[in-house]
Amino acid sequence: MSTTKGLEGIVATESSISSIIDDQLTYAGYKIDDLAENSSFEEVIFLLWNKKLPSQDELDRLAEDLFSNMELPGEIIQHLKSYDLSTVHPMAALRTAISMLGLFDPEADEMNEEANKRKAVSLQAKISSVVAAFARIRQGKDPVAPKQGLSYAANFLYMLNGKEPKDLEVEAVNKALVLHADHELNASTFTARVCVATLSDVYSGITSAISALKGPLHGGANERVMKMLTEIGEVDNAIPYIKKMLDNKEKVMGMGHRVYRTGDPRAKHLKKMSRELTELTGQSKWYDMSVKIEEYIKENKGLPANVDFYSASVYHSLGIEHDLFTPIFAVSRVSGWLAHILEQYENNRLIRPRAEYVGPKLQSYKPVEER
Ligand SMILES: CC(=O)SCCNC(=O)CCNC(=O)[C@H](O)C(C)(C)COP(=O)(O)OP(=O)(O)OC[C@H]1O[C@@H](n2cnc3c(N)ncnc32)[C@H](O)[C@@H]1OP(=O)(O)O
Ligand SMILES: O=C([O-])CC(=O)C(=O)O
Repeated sequence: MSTTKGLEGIVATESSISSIIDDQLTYAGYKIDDLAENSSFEEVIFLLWNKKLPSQDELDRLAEDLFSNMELPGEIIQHLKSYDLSTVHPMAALRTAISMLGLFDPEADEMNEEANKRKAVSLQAKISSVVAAFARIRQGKDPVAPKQGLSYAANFLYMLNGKEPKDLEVEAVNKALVLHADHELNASTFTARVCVATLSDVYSGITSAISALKGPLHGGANERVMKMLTEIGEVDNAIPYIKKMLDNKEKVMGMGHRVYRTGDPRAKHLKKMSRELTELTGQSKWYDMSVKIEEYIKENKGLPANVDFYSASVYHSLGIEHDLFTPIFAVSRVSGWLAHILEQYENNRLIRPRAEYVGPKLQSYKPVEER
């Protein structure tokens, strides 16, 4: 047996949801650049779940279904109010709340396709309500109910801030949601597929995926990028700070990728948004600092910026609290996780690789009193 550390380059499943070929990302064959420039997040959800773009009727129906499923069971709100949110990471709260939602769904363990699709709509709808409710309760405010007629992105901001967002804010969040929605067999998606390949339920699959996304080598990187930028503080400090990190063999968050070699095609969209939004809000230093870091890492390590790098300054300039960055990633990526879970069920086989054993061989057992 030979091992491939981190399963690099191993093709573990077939999928028709998204692809990365020659550093080009597509969702069901549609280029990410076209989707980022033109589509709503609702269109992308439909695309990932149905492998085709929706007609206007189909889109309206999905938007209505999402809206009518956004309300959370009162018990989830009570639960969020029951512990000290100042000491709890929102990703931990989200992981628990999503798992808990399964307890209020009488169909949680139903395995037929229709029930699973209903669960998909319900989870996609409720995840943004959970993140917004967490943020508001933490600030000592009441959760805000979604407003009919607003898009998914607009409703998220509305539930978060309690006021209707500006068009530019909605555009930025919509684009971020489109860009983060799916990414082939990344760690959290693989986790979801491994989980449901045991024929466990959709809530378990999504709870596992959130757990994997939380880590700093994956979705958790975006929050760390902003922590790093904040510590750097001023543009002139950027290079000495990063040089020291590299000298200490520390990883620079938001840089590098397992699959992309020339660059992450999502990063340029976020970079553009970061430039525009930081300029508009008088905070250009975050963008300028990020560009310096990106260029330095490219030159010295040959590594590209990934999706997490510029999303940090985008969310920061929208006034979003830094520990909500990864939960927002989850709000988007749940669409991809759900697509992969449904695809896994359609053509399932248990996922069970092997490990090469490198421990001691055939030791003789001694009773405890002889050790
Ligand atoms: C949505 C997402 O999940 S995108 C990724 C988000 N994660 C991050 O931004 C965290 C920072 N980046 C990383 O840790 C990595 O680049 C990963 C996890 C994304 C990919 O990792 P891998 O493909 O396993 O690469 P690996 O960690 O083996 O690194 C290979 C080499 O590049 C270096 N390297 C990789 N990323 C970085 C980085 N961000 N900063 C500095 N050095 C790096 C490693 O130190 C290693 O160097 P060495 O060979 O001299 O030891
Ligand atoms: O694909 C990966 O390994 C990580 C990533 O960029 C993502 O999940 O969006």
